[in-house]
Amino acid sequence: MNPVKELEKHGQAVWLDFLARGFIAKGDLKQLIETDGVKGVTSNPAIFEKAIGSSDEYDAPVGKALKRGDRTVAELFEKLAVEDIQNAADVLHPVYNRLKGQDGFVSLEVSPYLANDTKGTVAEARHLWKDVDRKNLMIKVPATPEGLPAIEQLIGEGISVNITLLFAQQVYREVAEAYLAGLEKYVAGGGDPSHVASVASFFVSRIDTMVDKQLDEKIARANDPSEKERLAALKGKVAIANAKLAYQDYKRLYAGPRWEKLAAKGAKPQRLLWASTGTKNKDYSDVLYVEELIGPNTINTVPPATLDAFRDHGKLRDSLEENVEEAKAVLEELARSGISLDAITEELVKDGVKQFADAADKLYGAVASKRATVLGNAVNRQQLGLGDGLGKAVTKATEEWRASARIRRLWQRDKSVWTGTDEDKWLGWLDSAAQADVADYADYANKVKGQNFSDAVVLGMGGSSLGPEVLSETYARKAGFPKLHVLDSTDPAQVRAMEQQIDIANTVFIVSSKSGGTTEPNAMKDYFYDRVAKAVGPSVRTGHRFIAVTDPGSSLEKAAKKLNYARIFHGEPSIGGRYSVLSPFGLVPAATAGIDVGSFIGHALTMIRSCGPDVPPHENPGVQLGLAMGLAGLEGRDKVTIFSSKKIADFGAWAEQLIAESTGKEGKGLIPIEGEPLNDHSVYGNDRFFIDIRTEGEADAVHDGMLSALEKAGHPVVRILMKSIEHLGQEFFRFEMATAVAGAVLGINPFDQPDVEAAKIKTRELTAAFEKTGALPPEQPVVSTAEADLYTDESNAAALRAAGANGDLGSWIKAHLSRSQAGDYVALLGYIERDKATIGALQKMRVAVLEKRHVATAAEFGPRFLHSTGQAYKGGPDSGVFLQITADDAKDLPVPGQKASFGVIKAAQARGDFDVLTERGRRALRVHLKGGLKKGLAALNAAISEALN
Ligand SMILES: O=C(CO)[C@@H](O)[C@H](O)[C@H](O)[C@H](O)COP(=O)(O)O
Ligand SMILES: O=C[C@H](O)COP(=O)(O)O
Repeated sequence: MNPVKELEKHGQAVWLDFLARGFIAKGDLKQLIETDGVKGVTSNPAIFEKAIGSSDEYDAPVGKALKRGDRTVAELFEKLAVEDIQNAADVLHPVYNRLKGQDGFVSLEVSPYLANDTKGTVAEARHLWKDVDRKNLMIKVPATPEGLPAIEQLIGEGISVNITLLFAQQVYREVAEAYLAGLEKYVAGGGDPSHVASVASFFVSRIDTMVDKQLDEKIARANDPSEKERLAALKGKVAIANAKLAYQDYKRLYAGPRWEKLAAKGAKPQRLLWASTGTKNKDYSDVLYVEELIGPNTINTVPPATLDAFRDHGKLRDSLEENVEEAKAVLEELARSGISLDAITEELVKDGVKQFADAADKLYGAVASKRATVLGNAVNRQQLGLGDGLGKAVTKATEEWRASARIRRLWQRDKSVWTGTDEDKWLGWLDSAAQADVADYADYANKVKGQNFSDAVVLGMGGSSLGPEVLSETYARKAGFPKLHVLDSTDPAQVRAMEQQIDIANTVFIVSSKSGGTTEPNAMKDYFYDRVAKAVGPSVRTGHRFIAVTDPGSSLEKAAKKLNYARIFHGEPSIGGRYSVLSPFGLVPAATAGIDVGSFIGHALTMIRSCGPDVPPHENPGVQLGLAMGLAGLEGRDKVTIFSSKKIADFGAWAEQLIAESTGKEGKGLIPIEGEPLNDHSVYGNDRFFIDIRTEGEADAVHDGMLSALEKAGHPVVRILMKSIEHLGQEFFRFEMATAVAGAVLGINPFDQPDVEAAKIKTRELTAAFEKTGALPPEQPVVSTAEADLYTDESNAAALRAAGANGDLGSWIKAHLSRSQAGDYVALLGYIERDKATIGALQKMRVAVLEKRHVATAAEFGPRFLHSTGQAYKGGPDSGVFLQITADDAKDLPVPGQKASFGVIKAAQARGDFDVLTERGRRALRVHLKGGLKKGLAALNAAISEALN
């Protein structure tokens, strides 16, 4: 006699609380059906976690699924789960048939992340029901307050439901009510209820575990031996008593006129299913929760070990209806002892949801890691060398992020991930790539190709220009498409240089401005419109060489319409400029240059999936990088130093604006250091966090040796290896996610830029004054030398004089540079033409400062940095020592339709910027070079060298 099989004689069905791919494939389930009379299977996130997470039997199926195209971790898991559930359902199908649909079911649970989301639960249940597509399926829904309405809704749609995480008798009555009401709706809508099945999974052993713990505490505290005995007698009794009383409710609920009406139509009662029936307390019988709960029309779903134990030594009797009065007494006694079963069951539901969510985190982590293994280098690799201290901090934060579901909340646009201000309104970048209209870009690109343009010039600033700049500098020119250029300057020489580089009559201009109101793109657009009109004639033809990328309703859109621009692409208002590269602000220039947007986006999506809401923080590359950057910043390693390899040399300029503008505010933040050549480890202070990014095949032994030396010296080093430049989009997203995460760690809003606005306002005031008076307000140098006029405010001047600044340039530079201390950075801010020679000149100066003063350095060009690092310089930590460099323009350039020329605008921008820096009490000195730029820079370089020696 097999006791398991004998259970059916007592009217109880045994289901198996277990599932795994090989177990079904090898015929083990079939065997149990045959030998033990098993009549169903239940699964839950913990079961799948065990199956998938701790075996390699899912590796091949994951590989197979990904061969047909990448998918999210959630989709991948779902595919595996659906296949397993279908296989189990098919093995159970003969049972289902033989018992005429009365049994033979397999259960699949909705995501535990949806336990408090009615709508989400209903949607997922419908979709799983459809995907599994088996009559003998039940969808598991938890008996949470939000789960209950979902149950009624689903039953009302004819979907069979297994209600899980059910602990309390009262909730059981509500579950039954939901079932009855759902059935009534279904019948009223013409449905045949005989196809609908449901079970109420009443959890057992967990109740004893929690009650016993409280009893033990009371026993330990009790003085009276008889009291101790009374309490001890309750141990291991409460769960069974609770279940027995629920069964009495079951009998009552499925009798009487309301039920009879449904039964007459073919409805089946919702059976009670005993779940959590593996014994947890070793002092109790290992078949306790089977032997004591045997009764008709019930199910016991048991884990394999309990099944084996019962088969071996289970004893059968109709126990469920024995001693019902005694069961009541047990619960009364418990209440008298001051232990609230209601409180315990309420706690158990919450705890159950958490346990399943924890299991799902592990499960998704395991699937994410299998996906990453299969994808290999299709996802750019990232290696974090963080050292002990930072490494531990990141591990701790990773767990905190997991436990508080932060990555899911981030994707759900929950502003409480940050400061709770308005961050939820700025998260459009999360799905801008997925929403890109690839076909439209392809069509547009074809049209561009058809026009045989020689050049394409993006006119924009910061977020609207730096992404396109990376594209233009990374990708070789595509055959048949124009060469892509970017202009982001008001420097007259630079504007002129761009004009000279292109064939003006054969160029398409992309005017890019999210707001439409930014000074620089407006001046540039007016200038080039005028130049094109002069070159090609009538205005309609002129307009046709212009394209606008701007947010809907902006002033740029209006102007573009008026001037018959060839096309207006709308930006998405919920994406800030610096997060906009995977939206039209990056994709329109990409398509114009003949970059295959479909493939570019395709690669990016792989990283986006890797950083998805379903990828727990530990496996999530964007979260890992962000936690490391943010926590390093909190430890004082706030100089995020980026080394970009030759092939992707410009990437750092984009990352710099993203990190600086997002995090540098309220006196906090990260200061990106970009373009500073890798040096000997001895020149770096302990304020650094290094990121090295390169493509495969760019190995450089010397560089690697120096990086390893940095790591050995205790600096955190992150290494990112891109498969090829085609995978650039992945880095755009990784860094966006990392920056958003770092912002959360730093406790700031990473989506505003209050201090950029401050400089813009100052500049506007100055240009308005110019428009009125024809001159910028006069200013007085603090000293005038043969090489330069020096400007600063009183307090900086006093400090510099006290540090030895006198009548010559060298003394001022020396005094100024000597203000930089460990943890500071020196930023050279040149409002001069940006070209190879000037970049080289500033680089030389910064390297000298780095090597002599061992502080981080930046070499920036105005006005472009105003839309980038300018935010952090003014709003971030007060650790900057700023040397602004200006010079007279050899030749100015008028802006059509306004008094202020490019030279005047640039001068106003430099002054506006400087004023805000000094107003904020920053250490700043402005050097206005004399005698031509080349000579002036040489003199400044000499002064810096002298000052440093
Ligand atoms: O809910 C059902 C069946 O409907 C079960 O799969 C249920 O989740 C399991 O029995 C329990 O999670 C197992 O709990 P436990 O033995 O870990 O306490
Ligand atoms: O980073 C953004 C720049 O400030 C430019 O803004 P915009 O796109 O509104 O012109």
